[in-house]
Amino acid sequence: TIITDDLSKVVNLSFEFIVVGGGTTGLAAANRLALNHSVLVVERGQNLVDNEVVNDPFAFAAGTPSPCRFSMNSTPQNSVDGTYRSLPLFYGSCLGGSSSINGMMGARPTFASMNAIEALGNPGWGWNDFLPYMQRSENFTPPNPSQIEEGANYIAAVHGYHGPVGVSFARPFVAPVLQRIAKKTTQTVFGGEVTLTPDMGDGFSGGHVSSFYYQIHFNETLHSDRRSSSAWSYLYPQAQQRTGLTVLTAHQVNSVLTSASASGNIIATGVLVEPTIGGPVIMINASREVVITAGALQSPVILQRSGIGNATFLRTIRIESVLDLPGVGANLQDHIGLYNTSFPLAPYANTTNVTGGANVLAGIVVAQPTAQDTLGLKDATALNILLRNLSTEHAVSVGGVVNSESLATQAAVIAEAYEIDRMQSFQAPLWSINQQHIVDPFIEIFYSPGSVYLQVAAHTILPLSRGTIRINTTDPSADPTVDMQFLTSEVDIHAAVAAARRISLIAATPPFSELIAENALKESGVPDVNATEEEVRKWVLETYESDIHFEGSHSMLPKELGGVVSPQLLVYGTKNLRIADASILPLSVFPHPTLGLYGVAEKAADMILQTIDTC
Ligand SMILES: Cc1cc2nc3c(=O)[nH]c(=O)nc-3n(C[C@H](O)[C@H](O)[C@H](O)COP(=O)(O)OP(=O)(O)OC[C@H]3O[C@@H](n4cnc5c(N)ncnc54)[C@H](O)[C@@H]3O)c2cc1C
Repeated sequence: TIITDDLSKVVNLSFEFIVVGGGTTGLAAANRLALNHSVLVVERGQNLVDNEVVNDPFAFAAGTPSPCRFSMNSTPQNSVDGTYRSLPLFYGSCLGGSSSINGMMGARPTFASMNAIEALGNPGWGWNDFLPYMQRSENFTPPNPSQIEEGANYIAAVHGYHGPVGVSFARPFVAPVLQRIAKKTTQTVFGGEVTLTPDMGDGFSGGHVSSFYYQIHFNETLHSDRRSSSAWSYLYPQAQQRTGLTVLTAHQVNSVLTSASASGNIIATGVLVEPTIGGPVIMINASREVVITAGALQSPVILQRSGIGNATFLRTIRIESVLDLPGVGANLQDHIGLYNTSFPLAPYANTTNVTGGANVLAGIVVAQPTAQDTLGLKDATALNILLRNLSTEHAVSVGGVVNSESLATQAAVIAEAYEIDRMQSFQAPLWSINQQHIVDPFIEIFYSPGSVYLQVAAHTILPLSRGTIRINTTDPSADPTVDMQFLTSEVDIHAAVAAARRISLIAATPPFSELIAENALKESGVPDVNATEEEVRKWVLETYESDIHFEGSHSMLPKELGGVVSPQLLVYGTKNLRIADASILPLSVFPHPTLGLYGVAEKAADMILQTIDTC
């Protein structure tokens, strides 16, 4: 493998594939393609291989500023009483992309949610087909006996053991007393409906609570935990070296070069590359395919600059249309997070078994209650009706979806996922112990220890608000306009309000309430357990944040519903332009995206290689 920021070392080489963006999915896909082919990865950020802040998994929670971390602002978003506020949207920009700065929480999608993706017209993307790709990427370290004793657990059959991405429980196991107490309190608060799961990644986690595992691996040489970013998984290790792979850092792709084929399909012939700090623009050719993996915030920018997108809009900024695809930059979504939820610690609770000591990791215990667990039967039924008769007017008017049918279809499959337990017409895998939980979770609650507080955060999982990403100039150094449209769907507000209510209930319920100071709930600002609907709604709108899980801006959907890529991840109307990052997900089914995204990259590489073999 060649890793260089020197363009002169690259210009005279020839490449079959160009992968745009050396982030989470980009390096994974490139590694697989480069086994037998020549591949160039172009990454806008730097190679931070020796950077301690990037490599140390505990630096993230300590809040140490990372040289790989960047942000841009969303347009002003929905806030309280008709006001608006701008929210920072974070992303990673160095080798490894966002996997080099993220919280490393290792969650997977569920059986119900992947089947919802398939039901949107995407054969081959259901849970049973998708699980092997997540396993292919994974190198799972089972918990050791002492970790098991302290509450870690796993189901051997659902994991992969020979892939490059390290997935493990932290050593030592973080804050075991808090873990126990968090699980117990969650179960009490959800009336026993949220059960202890042996493994959060079994696909059936709706209604469950367990300890989190992380994208961390144990470095034998250093004898310490290290972040298992995509760079440390698919690029740097000796076993991952590929003679066919060249990685150009500190250079950005401005646009994709295209030509028209005799059949009328567009052919991607290469890319225009420029040093990230500015400089001469160079053309680099790809003889087979261009694969875009610049992340859900940036990939649509590259397509729009290449004339691929909504032709009417592109004309307004004087870009000639190459392909009229109105879905480019639309269907953008993110979970919303409630993180303003830190409760001051009771003085006597200040032990490493509760606070985690130096080894603080975010989200040590995770709970994924279903809609029924969270809302109760009556309100869950009302939610179902709301979903099946969803008002789509707003989303269409702001361009979040290309037409009403697109959002209505998405809402219908979400409704099915929430109530799939009533229609068990499938063969459950052997490890599925409790079939009544074959239903998608509605919200996620997770506990993070701190030295002076304990946080009980929550986020929504399948939002219905839909935003847009648009460039507003042809200048490649300019950020796009990102309008997330957060909490513009009533369904999302219901979910967030329900999550906020459960957070305050947890703070008021023993044994968790005994770990925090007497006035902790009041001091935190989280609405009291007896707060009115209006008060909770106001607090949610005042305090919610982006969950930095951007997905969907080039959705894999039928073209008439605003789809941009086919189930083979080919951009509609092109012969050889693919997208393989978080932007292809039509629904935000990955509660924490990374492990699912490695599955997307593995599947993308597999489909590309199969196409070549059959040519
Ligand atoms: C702070 C933070 C915390 C998170 N916590 C978690 C967590 O705990 N668990 C979890 O599972 N997920 C988490 N996520 C989300 C997860 O990391 C992302 O969803 C995922 O990494 C996105 O992968 P991607 O391949 O789509 O994009 P990225 O990994 O962001 O990769 C995109 C790459 O493309 C490059 N690029 C962009 N534009 C260009 C261009 N024009 N030319 C060349 N290169 C370009 C970027 O520099 C970047 O390296 C978190 C994210 C953030 C930001």
